[in-house]
Amino acid sequence: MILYFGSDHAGRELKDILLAHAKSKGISTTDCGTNADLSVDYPDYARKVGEAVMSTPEAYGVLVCGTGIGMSIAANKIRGIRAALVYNEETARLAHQHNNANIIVFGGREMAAKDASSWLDTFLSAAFEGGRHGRRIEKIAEIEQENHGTNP
Ligand SMILES: O=C(CO)[C@H](O)[C@H](O)[C@H](O)COP(=O)(O)O
Repeated sequence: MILYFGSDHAGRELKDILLAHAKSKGISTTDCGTNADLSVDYPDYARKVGEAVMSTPEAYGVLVCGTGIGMSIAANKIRGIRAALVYNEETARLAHQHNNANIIVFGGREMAAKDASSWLDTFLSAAFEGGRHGRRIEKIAEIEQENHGTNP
């Protein structure tokens, strides 16, 4: 397993803490940035991590922005990405067990690093349950393939 990490400026501190936490557990990691104090745009990092996850076997992504919302919206535009913003132990576990999320998202301005580190562990140690959840994932993939027009 490899974990790709990305954040904007608002998520950088938590991203770096989670990255160090994963490394301390012996997990292979790649830091896709940001690594400067400058204000940056979260879709650039959602794209980097999302594309890396989609092109690497057994890869997961970890994305952090201020709330986690922008990163979730952006990453979920990439076909095949299921990015889940989590906010407690149960959502972290179910994101994997039920949604087969391949990116876990955190809000750097909204949650404590100690909690987020524990939620990352919970997410990684859970397994997709398949069954009825597999059917629902397939329906999500069908939605991705359709043309839904515009919102005038
Ligand atoms: O997109 C977001 C909100 O959903 C992220 O939280 C961003 O990190 C945030 O908008 C950045 O805000 P800033 O005022 O540019 O620091």
